[in-house]
Amino acid sequence: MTISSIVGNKAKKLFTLAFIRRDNQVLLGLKKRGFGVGKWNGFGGKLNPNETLIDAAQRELEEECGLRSDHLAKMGVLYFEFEDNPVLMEVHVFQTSDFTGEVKESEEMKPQWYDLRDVPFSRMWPDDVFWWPYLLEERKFTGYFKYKDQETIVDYVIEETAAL
Ligand SMILES: Nc1nc2c([nH]c(=O)n2[C@H]2C[C@H](O)[C@@H](COP(=O)(O)OP(=O)(O)OP(=O)(O)O)O2)c(=O)[nH]1
Repeated sequence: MTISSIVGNKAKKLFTLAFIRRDNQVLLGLKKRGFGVGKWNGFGGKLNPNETLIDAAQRELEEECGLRSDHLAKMGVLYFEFEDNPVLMEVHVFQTSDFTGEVKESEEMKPQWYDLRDVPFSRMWPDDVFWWPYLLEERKFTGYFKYKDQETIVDYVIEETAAL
């Protein structure tokens, strides 16, 4: 099954997710509240009304870790389906090493630089280990993950994508 045939006609809600790279490191944030609390992740969230994806990605990045970037590159799209929710999450993943500002802890996230060899997958969403290799190699990807609960993936598909 292709991802577009799985997700095509289902209702979706948009989210952003941005990763900041520096040399052989990535900036992750420990989520301090809400959905995904206690997990390390990139920075992002829901779109505000009338906001574009890129505007939301920039705003959430600055709100959550204090950094700004006009150079977020779209790397992937992830679809998450939870068994008890008819609305899929559609998460647009961005990455850059071109940023300004100082890293700052926020109410939502505690940021920390990680060496790329020490990315803490056991304390991240369980799907991340499947698509991080694409992100690291700068290969664009689309992913679909069906979750039974927040720790259990029951089905998934990943496709390398030429254009997003
Ligand atoms: N790496 C990864 N990120 C995920 C997964 N699922 C998921 O929602 N995310 C990301 C997408 C968003 O960046 C973030 C969820 O958004 P959020 O609930 O924090 O949104 P928000 O900042 O607008 O929240 P709030 O202010 O209303 O509390 O988590 C996943 O499985 N893996």
